[in-house]
Amino acid sequence: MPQLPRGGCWRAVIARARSAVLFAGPRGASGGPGCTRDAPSGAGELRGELDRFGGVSVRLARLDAVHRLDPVAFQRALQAAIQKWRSEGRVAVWLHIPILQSRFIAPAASLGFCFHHAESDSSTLTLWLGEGPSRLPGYATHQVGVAGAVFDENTRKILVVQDRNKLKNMWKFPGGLSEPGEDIGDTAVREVFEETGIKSEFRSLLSIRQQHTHPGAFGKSDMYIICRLKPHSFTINFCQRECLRCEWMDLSDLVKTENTTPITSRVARLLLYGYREGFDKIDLTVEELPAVYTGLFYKIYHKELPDSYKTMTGTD
Ligand SMILES: NC(=O)C1=CN([C@@H]2O[C@H](COP(=O)(O)OP(=O)(O)OC[C@H]3O[C@@H](n4cnc5c(N)ncnc54)[C@H](O)[C@@H]3O)[C@@H](O)[C@H]2O)C=CC1
Ligand SMILES: [Mg+2]
Repeated sequence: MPQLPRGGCWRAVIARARSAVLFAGPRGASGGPGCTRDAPSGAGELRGELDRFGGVSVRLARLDAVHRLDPVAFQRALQAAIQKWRSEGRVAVWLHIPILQSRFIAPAASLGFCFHHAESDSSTLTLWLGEGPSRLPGYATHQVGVAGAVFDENTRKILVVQDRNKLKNMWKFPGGLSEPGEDIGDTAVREVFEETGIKSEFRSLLSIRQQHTHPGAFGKSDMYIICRLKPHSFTINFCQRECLRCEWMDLSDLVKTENTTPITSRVARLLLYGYREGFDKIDLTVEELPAVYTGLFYKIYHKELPDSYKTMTGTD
């Protein structure tokens, strides 16, 4: 199918929706400032929640008797609703479709909706109704992988593995993909334990690599973060499924070996520099701060900031 320009699919929709028969229910119920939610209803009167940007969210899971609704009736109702939302000046429609109601995806797509994202049990489609090209933000752009450089300062040994499923068996730091909602340091400690059996503690963040169109990231970009970890145990019990070899290697041997990846070699040199000159030269340390408005907390990583700077008033 030829690629439509970003605004192309919705311009075609306007034309179709203008000639549509109206199936929508009473008007005005979804108006009003801020976020309002209409009562769930049948597809004969498709309604949604208003968001603060002037878009409408329709959750099919909340429609009455959605399992009995047929795709043709849904398409008519959606077409009528689009016309109504357009006349009310809504800028976008977000359509949330549970996986078991996926028969509604094709009718929505024929009205100009495109996939925004999918989770394991639902998909979200969008239609831009505003002026000009869509201003809706895209979905996730990166996957996050985290490795642990577990360095024992007493012996100058570093924990390294060779992947089982790689074409070339190069030494690298154990690591893997972050889980949703998982802190970077927790991923490093978890992955190191799962792959090598070594218990460790997060000390700092050492490097961030960004690579676009990464082959293992489903067409998205890859963010690969390496953390410095301190070991709490030393007996290796490595995961046979993922690793071919695992050992404590002298840091200077890792710096010298050619049998490693460029990023591992670079971070080994960074660690050697930190070991010789002081880890404060290479460490980004972590602190938890409160988020504004939401009542949540986040982690911030940066070079050590002296306490006198953390508490200074601006007149100091
Ligand atoms: N330059 C380096 O030293 C390396 C960096 N990385 C980075 O590490 C992160 C990913 O780490 P990993 O150890 O690969 O992840 P991981 O440790 O979370 O999981 C890898 C496991 O997922 C499974 N898997 C992955 N794709 C699969 C598929 N298509 N079918 C079936 N099973 C599959 C395999 O069992 C594999 O052992 C990424 O950010 C990547 O860029 C990975 C390898 C080397
Ligand atoms: Mg791994």
